[in-house]
Amino acid sequence: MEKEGSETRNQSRLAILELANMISVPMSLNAVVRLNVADAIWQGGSNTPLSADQIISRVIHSGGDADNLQRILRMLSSYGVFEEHVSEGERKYSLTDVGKTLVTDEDGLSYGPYVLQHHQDALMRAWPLVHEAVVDPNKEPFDKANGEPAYGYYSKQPEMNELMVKAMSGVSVPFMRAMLEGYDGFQGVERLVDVGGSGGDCLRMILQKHPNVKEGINFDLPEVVAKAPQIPRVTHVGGDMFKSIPQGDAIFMKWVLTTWTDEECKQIMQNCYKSLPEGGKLIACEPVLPEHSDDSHRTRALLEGDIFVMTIYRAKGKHRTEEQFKQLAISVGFPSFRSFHVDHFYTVLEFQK
Ligand SMILES: C[S@@+](CC[C@H](N)C(=O)[O-])C[C@H]1O[C@@H](n2cnc3c(N)ncnc32)[C@H](O)[C@@H]1O
Repeated sequence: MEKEGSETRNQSRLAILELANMISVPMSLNAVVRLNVADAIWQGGSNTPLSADQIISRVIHSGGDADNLQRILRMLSSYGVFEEHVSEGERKYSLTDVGKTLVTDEDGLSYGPYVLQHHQDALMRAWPLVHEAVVDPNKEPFDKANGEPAYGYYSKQPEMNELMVKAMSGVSVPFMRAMLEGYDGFQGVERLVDVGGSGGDCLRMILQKHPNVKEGINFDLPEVVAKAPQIPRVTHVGGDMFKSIPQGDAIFMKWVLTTWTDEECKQIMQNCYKSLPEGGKLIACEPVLPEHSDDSHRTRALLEGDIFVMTIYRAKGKHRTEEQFKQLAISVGFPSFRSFHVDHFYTVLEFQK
């Protein structure tokens, strides 16, 4: 042990206090999303630094505690969400590039719903039970806390399903823009199935960019596709990917395999294999873990997401390395595998039959 009072000992104690108090960060982020602070500051692109008082007058129309809002903004500034401008004793806040991800764009999308989706009451009830995933991995903390697995629970709560679809759109649309710039695997595809396609945003964007794709099938749970909007050339099909998957020349899947165990992934991939013709492709976009751990934003976002999956979806669902995905694909019969790194969070994994 380092000597009492030494710099190392002091820094270590600060580090553990920071970690122990860290719940303040996502919960304050949740608060600024609920209060719509990012849109209030952005105001069509002006991003003029505003005091907490000025922000309050734009987001709460009767009263509100500016001092408490300032405490939240100040703390989030230290995490790079806002920039703090101090002049003559007054603190004002503008959005950093990180903060700008919370601004609602012209399509009504932002990363805000993703923040809210992660902090709904049912999910929050699961978090104190993370250790239970170690003690007994047969049932995930979400199930222990709420009495049933996440997707079954969402299906009975229309507002949770709606928020899930909005959260997915907010994150998926920017990724899809990057993917469609850097990946050309949709050439020659005429009928494309999106498994777990949620509201159909990914298909809409693929079809807009690739007119050769004549028909898109957006396949998701019946209660999810029931609410999906009409999209030209897209048919919404409700079903269960564990039973069967509609046929297509290629199957697209984004952020689906991650939430399931190895055995469940094999079942989904086997059903994809059966629905593809010889030479057909399964194109899966998933968060892919690096082999080595480090403290970069990328590695942390991926490792934190891994614990989220363990807590909410499946105690043995997980973020995987490229090699683990490759082994799963080989085990169900896909002979060929390629990966494309077009985004920092998702990797495009292409398995050809
Ligand atoms: C993490 S979301 C990803 C949504 C979308 N692909 C995206 O990235 O924006 C996973 C999706 O899988 C769907 N899903 C879950 N279980 C399913 C099942 N058994 N059959 C079909 N879809 C399912 C969910 O409803 C949800 O839309």
